[in-house]
Amino acid sequence: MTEAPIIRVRGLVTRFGTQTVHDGLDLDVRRGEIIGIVGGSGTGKSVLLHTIVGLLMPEAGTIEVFGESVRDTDAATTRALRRRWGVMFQDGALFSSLTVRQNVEAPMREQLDLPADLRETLAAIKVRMVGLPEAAMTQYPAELSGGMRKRAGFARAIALDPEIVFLDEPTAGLDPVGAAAFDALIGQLQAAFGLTVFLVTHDLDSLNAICDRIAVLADHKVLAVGTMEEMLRIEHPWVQAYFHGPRARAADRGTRTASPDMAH
Ligand SMILES: Nc1ncnc2c1ncn2[C@@H]1O[C@H](COP(=O)(O)OP(=O)(O)OP(=O)(O)O)[C@@H](O)[C@H]1O
Repeated sequence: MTEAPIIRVRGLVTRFGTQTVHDGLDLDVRRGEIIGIVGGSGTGKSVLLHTIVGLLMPEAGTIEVFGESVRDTDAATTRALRRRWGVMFQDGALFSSLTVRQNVEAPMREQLDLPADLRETLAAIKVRMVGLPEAAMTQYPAELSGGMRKRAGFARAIALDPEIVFLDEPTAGLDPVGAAAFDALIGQLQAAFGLTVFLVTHDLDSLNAICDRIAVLADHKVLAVGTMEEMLRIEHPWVQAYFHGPRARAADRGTRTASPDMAH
């Protein structure tokens, strides 16, 4: 028996005014996988992420996470669902007036009734887990490098020990060494905690290095979903250009030896 998908999207329609972003989009995400969401600029990857986590309301369609509808639920159910996932937004979205530790504590304050010292200890563990130095704990976002800010955003996304993390272009703007280190971090945390990772990315290295499956957004839908090998066989012009272009060949040379098992 196959396990029910942890995220199930059916017939999603999203519009802004007269602009249609998604039109009948379907997607299943399996528990414990790292799924890379790719597609040309403006195809609606971030909008899809925001819609799944309930920040945008679609015009039509069903979205179930953990078997529960994300739409049409009461506030208590929504709150309970939100406790079970973490989100790292594209720009990090850290609170600039809070230190790194306070940023990581923020979801705990909102969702858990914990004594302050325990919250601080848990936040410190998360900060360590993402590879930030102890000194970063008391620093403000503006005092950090871009790569450190990304790690702080990741620490906040895992603050509540989520089952799913949604990451919106986590390696954008990082140098190749920093991006590879961030990929390794995602892979390690996924392996250690069995996280499901919904990864919006343009980064072919990330796709090669850590993603179990890839979903391609094109023509307002998920055009295809499968392993990298399956992507390479798809005839669609954007898919061909993306997966067979010069950057794809460079990424392939760079990471082939480090590729994980892509069989599932
Ligand atoms: N709040 C909004 N109001 C109006 N239009 C929006 C809003 N959010 C997104 N859009 C539009 O929806 C489309 C999809 O945007 P989205 O950010 O999801 O694209 P994307 O695939 O993530 O692109 P990129 O790879 O460039 O980040 C774009 O045309 C964008 O302008």
